[in-house]
Amino acid sequence: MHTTRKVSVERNRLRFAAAHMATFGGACEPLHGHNYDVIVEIEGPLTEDGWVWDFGAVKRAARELAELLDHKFLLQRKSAHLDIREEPDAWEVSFQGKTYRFPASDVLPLPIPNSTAECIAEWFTGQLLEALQRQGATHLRRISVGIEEMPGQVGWYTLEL
Ligand SMILES: Nc1nc2c(c(=O)[nH]1)N=C([C@H](O)[C@H](O)COP(=O)(O)OP(=O)(O)OP(=O)(O)O)CN2
Repeated sequence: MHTTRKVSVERNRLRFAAAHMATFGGACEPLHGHNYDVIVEIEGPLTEDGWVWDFGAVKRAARELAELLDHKFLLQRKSAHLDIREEPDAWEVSFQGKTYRFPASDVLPLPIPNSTAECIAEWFTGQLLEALQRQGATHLRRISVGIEEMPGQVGWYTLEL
């Protein structure tokens, strides 16, 4: 018989407000923002303490990541569609003749191809897993992160470990 143990933490203070413009089907959205909520699920066997991992520890790690994203323009650094120029104190982002110039301090460049909820979730999952493993949670079997752009609209990423 196979059993699964899972804990999840979500929303409440696991949120961030950020701006982005995703590209879809040869077009680029206008610059806009969301109040994103974060949902984390982790699975694995119970530790000697009888938990998959401490809710508080998971929340702290996720909150630290959310704070990195908070009040930033999320730039899809690996975009195949945006023309992105990094300058010493600014990022210049162009798409079909329209150019935005952002102060570097307002930008979080992410190594993702598009700033969709799914791609942000993938980046978040990798960072969160590293943080949990640094805490000693090396027994996890599965980690999923959902990035909710607006209520009921979530992009997920899952890593089977
Ligand atoms: N699978 C995904 N689809 C879409 C994403 C995404 O990240 N993953 N993102 C967007 C846009 O960024 C957008 O901001 C949200 O789009 P949408 O829901 O279409 O926004 P509206 O305000 O127009 O929604 P209404 O409910 O129709 O008012 C798009 N898709």
